[in-house]
Amino acid sequence: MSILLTGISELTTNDPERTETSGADPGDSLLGIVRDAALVVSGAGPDAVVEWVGLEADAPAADERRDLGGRAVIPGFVDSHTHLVFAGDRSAEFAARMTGTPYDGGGIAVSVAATRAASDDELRALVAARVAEMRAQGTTTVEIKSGYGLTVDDELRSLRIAREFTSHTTFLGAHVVPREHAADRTAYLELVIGPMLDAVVAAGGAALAESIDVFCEPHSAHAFDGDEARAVLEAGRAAGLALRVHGNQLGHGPGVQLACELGARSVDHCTYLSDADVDALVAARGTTVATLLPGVEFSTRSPYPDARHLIDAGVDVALASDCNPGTCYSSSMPFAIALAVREMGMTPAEALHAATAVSARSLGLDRRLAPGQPAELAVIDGPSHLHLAYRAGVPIVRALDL
Ligand SMILES: N=CN[C@@H](CCC(=O)O)C(=O)O
Ligand SMILES: [Zn+2]
Repeated sequence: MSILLTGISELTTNDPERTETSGADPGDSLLGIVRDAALVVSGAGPDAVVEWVGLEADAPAADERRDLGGRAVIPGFVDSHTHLVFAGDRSAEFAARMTGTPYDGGGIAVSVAATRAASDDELRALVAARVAEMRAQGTTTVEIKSGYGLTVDDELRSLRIAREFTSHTTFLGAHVVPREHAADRTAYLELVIGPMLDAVVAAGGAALAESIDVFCEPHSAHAFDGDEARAVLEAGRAAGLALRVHGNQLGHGPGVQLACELGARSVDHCTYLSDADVDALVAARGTTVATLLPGVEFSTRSPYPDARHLIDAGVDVALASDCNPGTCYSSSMPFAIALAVREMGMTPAEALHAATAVSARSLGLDRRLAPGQPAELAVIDGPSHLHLAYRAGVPIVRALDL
């Protein structure tokens, strides 16, 4: 069964080979834009595959034809940094921040208590609702971290539930030191890199996590310093997991350079960067992506990272939502794109590329729309990708059901 999608005013392929109708906009070549395009897909649901891409005038026949009425089509967003497995409510903490209380990671304990107290079915329903909310806003691929369990059983449970929704799961036992271990953080670290990690990679004969992550933040008493983060990452790497790092969120620190040194797939936040951090990211180009999470700066009233400087220096920059109950309870990639354009100096094309092609790369994925690739598509109620930031806050983009 094949479907011919027509009436596409602008198709973003993320394929630099696609230059059929590229015009004066420098974003055209970055995004591999084809105007007046068509697409043939075969299969259905998550198994749908792109068969053909090109100008509508050249389109082959297919079993079915669907006219998109002059809308723009983009690759589905890849949200490469989320914490969707949590229960409880921290809206009061957000309200306090809006009147000046700084974020320090202490509120994570509130989510840990609520998550531990929730049943499997409650957690599953919460994650399902959040994933559906994302899909309704154009996200077709999501990474999900654990990190609100912080016992062997609770971390395994979070990862098992996350695995029901995505293969891109990340073990974040090293999110913070839980309250019951506050007097002996070394014992907790040993638990994370010993029995907890062993259980994650051995569970059911197949690892429950694709990656390991650590909140490396010397400015938070709850998170981990550079030596502790190195121990977590080296243990994860030895266990066969890819590496991800929460780094340089609350102040300058060792996270970014550590991630680059160890070949992490991504270092996320990157809010406070020294020249040496930027140099390390430039040198790590092609291996380590800097994932910016502007919803966090919005929701914590913090300064935004300088994306313009990073891109001009040659750093691979991705965008993600960081949907979590503390620093950003927004699941919206269009919101992240609008903030990136308005507040961080990214062009609309750079922001879309960062939210699809580059975030995909940080998960080891290729998010080009080309023959043989998964047909993970989103459609915009507007003629071009410019509308994503131009119409900020308006629900104009959604995943395309095939
Ligand atoms: N900074 C660490 N972890 C999350 C926040 C978690 C929370 O506050 O619940 C983040 O990515 O910002
Ligand atoms: Zn995070």
